[in-house]
Amino acid sequence: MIRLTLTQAHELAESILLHNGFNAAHAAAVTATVVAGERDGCASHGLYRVIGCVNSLKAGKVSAAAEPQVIDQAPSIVRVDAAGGFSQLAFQAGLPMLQAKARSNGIAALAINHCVHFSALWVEIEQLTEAGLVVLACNPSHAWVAPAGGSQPVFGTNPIAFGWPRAGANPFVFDFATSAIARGDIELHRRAGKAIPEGWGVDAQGQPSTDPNVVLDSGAMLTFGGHKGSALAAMVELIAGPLIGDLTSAESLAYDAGSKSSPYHGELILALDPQRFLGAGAEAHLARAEAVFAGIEGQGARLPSQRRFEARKRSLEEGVQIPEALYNDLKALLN
Ligand SMILES: NC(=O)C1=CN([C@@H]2O[C@H](COP(=O)(O)OP(=O)(O)OC[C@H]3O[C@@H](n4cnc5c(N)ncnc54)[C@H](OP(=O)(O)O)[C@@H]3O)[C@@H](O)[C@H]2O)C=CC1
Ligand SMILES: O=C(O)C1=NCCCC1
Repeated sequence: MIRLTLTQAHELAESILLHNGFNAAHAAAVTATVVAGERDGCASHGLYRVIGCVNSLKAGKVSAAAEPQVIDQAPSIVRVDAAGGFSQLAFQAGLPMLQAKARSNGIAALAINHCVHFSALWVEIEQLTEAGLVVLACNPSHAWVAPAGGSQPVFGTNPIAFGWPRAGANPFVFDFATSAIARGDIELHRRAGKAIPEGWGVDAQGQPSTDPNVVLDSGAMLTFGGHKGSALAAMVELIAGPLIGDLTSAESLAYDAGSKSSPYHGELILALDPQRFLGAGAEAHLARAEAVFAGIEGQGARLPSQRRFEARKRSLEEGVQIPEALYNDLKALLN
């Protein structure tokens, strides 16, 4: 393993993105999310993703200098046209108007369109919980996941993330794929030459497989929680696809045309302002919500994101460690 300080990790990612042609704004925005992923112990959406960014650019599937256009679509809806660039800059562009609309209306949506998307959603969620807002976000990806009861890919790995601000504590945040596991995790198993657990995927005949090559290249991934994950994955296809005028995971995969680039689609982010819902009662009701967290932690169970926040604390002190093979692959992108 190679140890990097967070500054070194930042410099490595940003220099690769700039060297390969991304403009400064995109390089900075993408670097912030992949370094945050590595820092928080989310290797599947950490520095490893820089390789995919460069591959997507070389394949002509992402714009290196797209300028997101913010559109005031409706009293409670902001739309950002990412113009074929990565989603990070589009999110940044739409964030101020989303917050302002959530504050004045109590609820608001940000629809990001035409973005190339590969990031973990909690990075965005935390920017809204820091502003005291409750938030829900989701997006499709490429069609790699079979519906419950089937064996042919229809859904993307379609993450759903939720955030709840907490006074004096880390926010309550969960962020997971509606597949049994993120595809990035299976890709990391493949890179490490490791089998995957049963339940993550099937072969082309729909039979269980623990071979990452089979599941990634010819089989299908599975949803989490059987028909429940399957229904949630379908919901994500609908509300972050046709509802916002953007591609489904099947359409994104067709657009990819075998280039193995990051998916190209939209993202939906909903922000709710407790102050507007509750007025003078906000503080008391938010205090009552704390009993839910106490009920979980009081019996020794952990909150989602707790592992991540602990990893963050450690990384801020000790830096991060990445496999030597990944480090070498990243350095090779500077040649
Ligand atoms: N951009 C995209 O299109 C896609 C992005 N992704 C990203 O991949 C990432 C990983 O997703 P996935 O593979 O499903 O991750 P996991 O299956 O690891 O689940 C992640 C969530 O569950 C929490 N969690 C895990 N174990 C426990 C536990 N024992 N008790 C309580 N909470 C727990 C995690 O918290 P903690 O982090 O603290 O462990 C985290 O909030 C996400 O950030 C997602 O956004 C996934 C699919 C597509
Ligand atoms: O890990 C995943 O699953 C994905 N991550 C980024 C974009 C495609 C899906």
